[in-house]
Amino acid sequence: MSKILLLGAGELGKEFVIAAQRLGQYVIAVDSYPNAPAMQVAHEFEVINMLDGEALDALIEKHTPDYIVPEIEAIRTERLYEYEKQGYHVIPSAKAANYTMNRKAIRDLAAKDLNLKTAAYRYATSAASLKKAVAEIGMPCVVKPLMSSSGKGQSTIKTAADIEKAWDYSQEGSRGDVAEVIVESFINFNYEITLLTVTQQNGNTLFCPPIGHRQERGDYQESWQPAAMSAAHLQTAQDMAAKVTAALTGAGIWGVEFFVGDDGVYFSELSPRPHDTGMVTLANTQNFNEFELHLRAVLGLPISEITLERIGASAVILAKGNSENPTFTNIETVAAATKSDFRLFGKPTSRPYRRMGVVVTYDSLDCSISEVTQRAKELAAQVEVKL
Ligand SMILES: Nc1ncnc2c1ncn2[C@@H]1O[C@H](COP(=O)(O)OP(=O)(O)OP(=O)(O)O)[C@@H](O)[C@H]1O
Ligand SMILES: NCC(=O)N[C@@H]1O[C@H](COP(=O)([O-])[O-])[C@@H](O)[C@H]1O
Ligand SMILES: [Mg+2]
Repeated sequence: MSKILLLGAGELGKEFVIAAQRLGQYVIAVDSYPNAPAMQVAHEFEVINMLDGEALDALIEKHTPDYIVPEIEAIRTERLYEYEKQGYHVIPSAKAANYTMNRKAIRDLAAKDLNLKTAAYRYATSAASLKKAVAEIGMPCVVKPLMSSSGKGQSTIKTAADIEKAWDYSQEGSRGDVAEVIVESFINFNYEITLLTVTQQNGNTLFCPPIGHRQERGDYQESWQPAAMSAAHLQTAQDMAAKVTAALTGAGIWGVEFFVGDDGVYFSELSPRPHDTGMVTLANTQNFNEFELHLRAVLGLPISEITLERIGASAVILAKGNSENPTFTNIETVAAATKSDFRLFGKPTSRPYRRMGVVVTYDSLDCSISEVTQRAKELAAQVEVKL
């Protein structure tokens, strides 16, 4: 049995722990607040601020884990290099966690070092330098804090009047200690995908069928698998995913995000861990879901193939406001629906737009993906998070 230290204990971590429990592994789940979803199913839990390097050091020393598995981005990732030097196994690697924690590191690696096609971009450190960057990139453009996720602090600038607001909003949504933003040209894409990519210790890299998704406020609303796309675009995306994951090194699952426009495939960003849009695999669309794939890759258990078993979709259940004791109404309707399932994450509190659960739907391979997606969306819309 291996000891896994899971840094981040949200809904993605919870499913990862469940997969680990099924294979008899020992998990310690860590987050900044007690009773986080993954803590509810782990052997042990710890509550610390993972941006605090000393607190992180103390945790590693206390537990001496076989695997350190980051589940969120907001971690003092510089310390992970040190743990690797000491012989700890960081998933997928200290470099991967460190580069993807900061949009600047991963974007420069992808666009400059690896020559991947990305949106044009600049960086800015103040409202004044943002103005200059916007002038160079042109409008519309998208502003994001260098350190943020799930669309926090992200906005689109359409006119000069938006610039000041975009700066202020980015500073409210930024985590960590870097007051810098990336400004990207707005890609008028036809669709966007997540390409779940599995790198393995045996060197055999596998790809899941592409996942389509729709975002609002920079956060995913529905996802579906497979996403319809041309073989040529899929090949381009797979080549880019192979390059960027190889450069970041290590074994595990990665959620590689792409925009597909009339002028081809753009690399956007990637998660060196299961991806939220990949929750569609909880509908058993594949022989292994994304959490099982991550676990197997972490443990060095060879994965021979990833097969699509049926089509599926996921739709999020979001809270409308703040609550110290959120409950759900109308779950019976979802339960009664055929070819569907749901997860309630067990988050102890809610805030506006916090993701509290997900509905998944599925059907056989010859069925319509848009109908399956519509069904997930309609079912999720019936559930209300009571405050
Ligand atoms: N340059 C762009 N042009 C057009 N749309 C964009 C651009 N950048 C981001 N978006 C939209 O915003 C969404 C969120 O952006 P991004 O993935 O960079 O944010 P994030 O905060 O890292 O989200 P997450 O952590 O959930 O992946 C994208 O999936 C896309 O729909
Ligand atoms: N796009 C990244 C993502 O989906 N991350 C998932 O959300 C959790 C945080 O949720 P919270 O903000 O509701 O605590 C994270 O722990 C992870 O599971
Ligand atoms: Mg993203």
